[in-house]
Amino acid sequence: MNNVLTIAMPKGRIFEEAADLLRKAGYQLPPEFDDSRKLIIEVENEGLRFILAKPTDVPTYVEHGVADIGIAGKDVLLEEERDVYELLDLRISACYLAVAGLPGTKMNDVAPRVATKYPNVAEAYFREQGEQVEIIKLNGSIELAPIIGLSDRIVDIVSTGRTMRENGLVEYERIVDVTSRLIVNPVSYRIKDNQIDDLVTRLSKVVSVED
Ligand SMILES: Nc1ncnc2c1ncn2[C@@H]1O[C@H](COP(=O)(O)OP(=O)(O)OP(=O)(O)O)[C@@H](O)[C@H]1O
Ligand SMILES: O=P(O)(O)OC[C@H]1O[C@H](OP(=O)(O)OP(=O)(O)O)[C@H](O)[C@@H]1O
Repeated sequence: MNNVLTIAMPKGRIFEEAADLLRKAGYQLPPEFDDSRKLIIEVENEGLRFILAKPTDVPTYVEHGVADIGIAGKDVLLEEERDVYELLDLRISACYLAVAGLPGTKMNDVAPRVATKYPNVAEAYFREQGEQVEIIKLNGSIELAPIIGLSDRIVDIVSTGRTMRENGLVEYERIVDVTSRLIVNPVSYRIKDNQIDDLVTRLSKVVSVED
């Protein structure tokens, strides 16, 4: 017997590309899927239920098992370190995490400050480099921090590089490449393995065709 699969979808910039991938994989998603304020959307003919979550919360829903699977950026997975399996690189929403700052500036010798939305990733990166830093957690507009004198460096997402350029910042180090991943709850993967394997197979065909 087939159970309904619950998928945690990230609202925001990943959503459109992820919905596009699912449609290319043959899933019939209704028009309301793309243009609705509903947070739970049942697609009964496909045996799917979607929950629409904030991107950083997707691994939380999956870890707790209220969603069987989810779509999350590698940046979020590195930051959150949730107990989920990563099944597939969907190769969408490509970007990378980098250290940036004002050009020609050195890190302060005493407790250099690093502003970021990714405190765990930044902490681990500078620890590996043997540098002790003070992390300042921000929730957005990270590029403001060095300009306004809040920090020496930032750790943030770069995609086109436009935000850094328009704010007069330069990249100092590239930390890690980021794409969106399909994640699964370990218990769901045991119980609903056939359904999940089917979804993974269908999505992997689309992902590899797009190479
Ligand atoms: N500029 C970008 N270009 C491409 N992908 C990006 C970019 N910024 C973020 N991403 C990827 O998309 C994911 C979701 O980003 P999005 O901006 O939609 O959510 P968010 O950062 O939680 O934003 P908000 O806090 O405004 O809701 C990130 O986790 C990352 O993997
Ligand atoms: O290299 P780019 O193409 O310019 O993209 C990078 C920008 O995109 C993200 O910000 P977002 O738009 O999510 O805004 P916020 O984090 O400031 O809310 C990221 O934090 C960078 O600021």
